[in-house]
Amino acid sequence: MISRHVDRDLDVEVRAALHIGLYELLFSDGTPNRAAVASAVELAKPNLGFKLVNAVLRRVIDDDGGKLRLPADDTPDGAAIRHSHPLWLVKRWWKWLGPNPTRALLAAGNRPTELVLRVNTLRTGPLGEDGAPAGGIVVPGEPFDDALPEARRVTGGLDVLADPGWREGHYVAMSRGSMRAARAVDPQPGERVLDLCAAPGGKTTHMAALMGGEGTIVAIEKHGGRARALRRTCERVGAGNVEVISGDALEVELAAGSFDRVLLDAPCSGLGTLASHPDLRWRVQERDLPELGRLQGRLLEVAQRAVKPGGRLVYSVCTLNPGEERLPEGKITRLWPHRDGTDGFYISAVGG
Ligand SMILES: C[S@@+](CC[C@H](N)C(=O)[O-])C[C@H]1O[C@@H](n2cnc3c(N)ncnc32)[C@H](O)[C@@H]1O
Repeated sequence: MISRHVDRDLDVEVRAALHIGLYELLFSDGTPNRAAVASAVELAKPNLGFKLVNAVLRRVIDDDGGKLRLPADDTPDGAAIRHSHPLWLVKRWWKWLGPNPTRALLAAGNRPTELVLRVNTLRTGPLGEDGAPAGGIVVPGEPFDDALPEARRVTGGLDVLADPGWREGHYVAMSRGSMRAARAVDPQPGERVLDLCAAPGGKTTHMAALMGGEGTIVAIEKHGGRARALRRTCERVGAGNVEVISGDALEVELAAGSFDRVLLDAPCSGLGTLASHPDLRWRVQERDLPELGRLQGRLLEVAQRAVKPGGRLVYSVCTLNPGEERLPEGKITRLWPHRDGTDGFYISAVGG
């Protein structure tokens, strides 16, 4: 809409003020048009571009009645604008999935995601027959997914960090897709498990809980700050059987065939998580995808060497991009935001 009225480059603060003004005009029913224009003009000041902000917003009101005119989503170009996703991504999904699933996926990317907690049985003790922790500890939310008895859906929001239950490690906030990946590993008490790309540790700590804290999880994380945060998370949730290694999984020495189970939750483009990371769609660059694919391939070789013969190997990515899918011979689980209401995931499990 801006480019219909302006044909020159705008200072960033002028463009930002226009974005906010347009948002208020077009989407925010409660704001009178005059107030939307006045506040956007104030935002742009002292940049002299405030005059242009005033002019453009008034033109939008005069020409379009302050109403949004969006193209139909019957072509990738129209859908990209209508659903506010980058065109390269819409084209890829369109080709891969077809028009209807793509439109549904794009719409899901603009809806708030569900807030889901995982009951941390390492702190709460086991779940009773009614699904609640048998020891009487109360965790916010309701059980809602038969495949994941530990999952709780919270409606109406929750200030997790201000909640003593969070500090005491009674639960971990993580998506159901992540829980499905940890469960696909199916780690057993007493086993030796490798988690190659571990931070922030939702899946590491979930696996620790599934193992009842018995056995060992070697959790590797390349980024020092994230590895330190992972250690703190493990302490908070009582995952005493996790050994965090701060290092590059491509370089850490791992004895071949020394793990019963290996999880490679690989760094990925994250295109399954666009609803929970609204800025991500504009940060992922199509040109970065091949390099990411190569890294995933190299990490998978490390994972394949580390798992013992007949052991289980799980490859997971929270993206929706065939170029990042690996281990096609495994048992494959796919989660779709528009179908399953959780982050999009590809999970493949072999062996075990
Ligand atoms: C998808 S995230 C993992 C999420 C994690 N498994 C969880 O459930 O919370 C990928 C992680 O891999 C880390 N990473 C990227 N390259 C790595 C490498 N070569 N070795 C180890 N970790 C790496 C990133 O820093 C990031 O924390």
